[in-house]
Amino acid sequence: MTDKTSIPEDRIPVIVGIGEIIDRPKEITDGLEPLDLLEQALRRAEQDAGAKLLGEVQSLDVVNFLSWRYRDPEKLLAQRLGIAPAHCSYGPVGGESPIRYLHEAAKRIARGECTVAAVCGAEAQSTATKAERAGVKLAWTPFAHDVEEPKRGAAFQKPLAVKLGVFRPVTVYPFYESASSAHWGQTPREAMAESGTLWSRYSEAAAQNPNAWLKRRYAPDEITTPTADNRLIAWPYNKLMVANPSVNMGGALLLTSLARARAAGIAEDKLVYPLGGASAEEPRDYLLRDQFHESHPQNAVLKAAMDLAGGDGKKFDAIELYSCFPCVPKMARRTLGLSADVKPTVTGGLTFFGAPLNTYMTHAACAMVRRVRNGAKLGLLYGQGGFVTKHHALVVSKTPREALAQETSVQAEADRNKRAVPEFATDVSGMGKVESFTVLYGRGGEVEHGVVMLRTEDDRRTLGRIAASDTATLAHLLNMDRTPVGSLGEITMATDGVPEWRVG
Ligand SMILES: CC(=O)SCCNC(=O)CCNC(=O)[C@H](O)C(C)(C)COP(=O)(O)OP(=O)(O)OC[C@H]1O[C@@H](n2cnc3c(N)ncnc32)[C@H](O)[C@@H]1OP(=O)(O)O
Repeated sequence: MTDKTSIPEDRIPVIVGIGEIIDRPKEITDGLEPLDLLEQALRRAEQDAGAKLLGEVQSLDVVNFLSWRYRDPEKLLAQRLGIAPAHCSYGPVGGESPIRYLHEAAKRIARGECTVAAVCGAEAQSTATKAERAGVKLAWTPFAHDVEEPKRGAAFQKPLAVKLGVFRPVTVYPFYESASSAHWGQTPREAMAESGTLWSRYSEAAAQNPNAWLKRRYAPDEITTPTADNRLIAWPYNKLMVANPSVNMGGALLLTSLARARAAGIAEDKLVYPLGGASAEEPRDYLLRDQFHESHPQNAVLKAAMDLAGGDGKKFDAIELYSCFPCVPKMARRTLGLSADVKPTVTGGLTFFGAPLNTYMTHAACAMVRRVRNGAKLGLLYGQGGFVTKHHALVVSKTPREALAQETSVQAEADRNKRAVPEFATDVSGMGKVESFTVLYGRGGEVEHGVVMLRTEDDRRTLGRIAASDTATLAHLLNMDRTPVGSLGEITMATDGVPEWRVG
């Protein structure tokens, strides 16, 4: 480790301020709009830093938000703050993006391009949904109907995936859940138990976080048992196993150089140092993946983060593993070499803390800063976006090291590990072997239909439907003691042009 004095202090980036706001209005019409939440979070971050830095922000990144639409929200925010940052950006959709922005802001400071940077994000989905359901008009900045809706993962999927309903995160992640647990030799019951225990641990952290939406511990059984309030969504997920976007929150972080922080008189024990990180991604069409039991970019990114911890994941004494769905931290903790008793979060997770869409990791970074200020030495922030698509990790520390690396993509490493991708076929017949599967449920808990991802006899990939009336095949898929992954059945083309699959 290099002595920190060997790097000029004006090139050492530090996180100096964090701000969060959670909005639970009594009346829907009192709900704050995202722009208000952004501004308040930033003002709180400045207050937390204890130095007047907002006016000096030269790099402003606003995380994409989906609950309301503005034309150029980053410019509206800058206007409200009375600043004109040289770098003023509103990013594309992606749950990893707050980590990417923090990392890029730190790099900008390390290059000497700016001295003060801000990263912020906000959502007001709870208020927006409640207002829409109640037909109430909100006195917010008028919705920018003339601005195009940002492209989400669903826009990049194959027509057959869309037709079968497996084009949203909540119905695609189950493919990773079932394939990974089968690969690890778990029965579905064991896999479910691991998810319940892990998720319960996320809820424990949320219970301790004053900014969480659901502030109580949920027992593993409570999470994994379907009830009227915890309805089945897409097998194996109940509502309490998936991200909760119905929240109103804002979060912000302020970064500066060590030199500026010292000049501003910010206390040393407030300073948290980004040490480095890594990024990589998959194609957005998830059916172009080689397999579903691991993610090569996730592995590459986490291994690079581990390298910053001397090659040992156990060196991190504070960890945030992205948690839109259980398979993400389940795969991540294995790559990090951590056992099932891992403490996967400092925040509370996207179910219990809440999932303000792309900006959960802004809050995770705030929680991580608190944790490091309170004594943790080495923290890992791992964010993910899309359908296990985009990955970014950032390592933070109580003490600085050598100059921040500028080239941090590990895409080549991720791509090197990728095996052949099977051709995708839509007109298929013969026997099909299950690569993974899910079952989709309606609001009342009734099965809508099942979906299997299959390999054909000539090793092409396809998707097959299981009709709700095919109870034998559904029972085969939902057997808790034996995974259906790897099992064979017959594919026939239904009259609507969709492949159907029947076990046996
Ligand atoms: C890379 C990535 O991050 S991918 C992740 C992207 N995000 C997702 O996929 C989100 C997945 N989750 C969802 O879509 C939703 O949670 C759903 C559809 C499962 C349920 O949402 P809704 O149908 O609106 O919920 P419903 O109408 O039943 O109930 C709303 C209430 O439940 C709460 N709620 C909604 N979802 C959840 C959840 N997953 N866990 C706990 N509580 C929830 C809401 O806060 C709301 O509470 P309130 O009445 O106290 O305000």
